[in-house]
Amino acid sequence: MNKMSKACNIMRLALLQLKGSKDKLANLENACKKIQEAVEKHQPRLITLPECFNSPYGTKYFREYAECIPSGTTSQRLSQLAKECNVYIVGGSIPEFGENDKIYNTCTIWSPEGKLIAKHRKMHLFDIDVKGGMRFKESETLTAGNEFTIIEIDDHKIGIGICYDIRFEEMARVYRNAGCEMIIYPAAFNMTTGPLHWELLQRSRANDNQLYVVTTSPARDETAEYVAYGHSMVVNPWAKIIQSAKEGEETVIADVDFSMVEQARQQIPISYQRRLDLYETVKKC
Ligand SMILES: NC(=O)CCC(=O)C(=O)O
Repeated sequence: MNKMSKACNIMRLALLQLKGSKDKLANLENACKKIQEAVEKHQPRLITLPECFNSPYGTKYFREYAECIPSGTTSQRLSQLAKECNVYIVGGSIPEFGENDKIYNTCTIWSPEGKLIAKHRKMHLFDIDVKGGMRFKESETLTAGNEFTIIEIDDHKIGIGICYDIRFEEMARVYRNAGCEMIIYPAAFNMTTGPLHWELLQRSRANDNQLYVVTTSPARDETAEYVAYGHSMVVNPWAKIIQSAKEGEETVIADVDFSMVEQARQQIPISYQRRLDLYETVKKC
């Protein structure tokens, strides 16, 4: 029996911080192995994977590694695993072949019946140029998505974003306004912005919106062209880190208590105290 008790509002999560390589099938099989291990050892209700977990993270790789969703190998395998293991899977992200030859950075979400319940295309492309640090331009090969994505598990609404999406507080506010109690961001921060902003952004989004924030990063590989920061984590609605990984390959288990969302919102009632008469509002989803 997977760990979800409605009475006490607890949901067990397993965050898989995975090693990546240039071998797509090996990446996929490693993810599947780690999913099976997590299920055998910990019986999570929901498993999360990293951004671009089946491909190297680099604009020159996205087209080569892209697949159609849900007919591609990665989708088919995640669907099969979700069903076999009777678990929800937030499948990190993969480069997706979309319409008109466009490529998206897309997260697929699978039910315990193996059904694709939603897909989220990264809405904010990672285009930055930090002098002496990280330069990256996802828009060289990717197209941005235009849709918010909310899933519902055991009566709890969960918003989905991908990595750079976390920097946009308006997006998180839309999810909060739509009733979300958690936002999950598959992500791959780097060694320039990770130490500066990774924890700060997660705690900020959690604090602003009084909800859980969950991130899942690839493991750090110092030999890779793009070195991921690691430190996948779960932050609670009081903005406290309740679990976090180090840099290497690791599975993080967290029991999330959704009753804490209401507690935080009642005790510090910022959502009712906003001066929406004085500043602009965020549109509802
Ligand atoms: N993959 C990404 O979107 C990286 C985002 C990032 O590192 C940041 O600083 O923002």
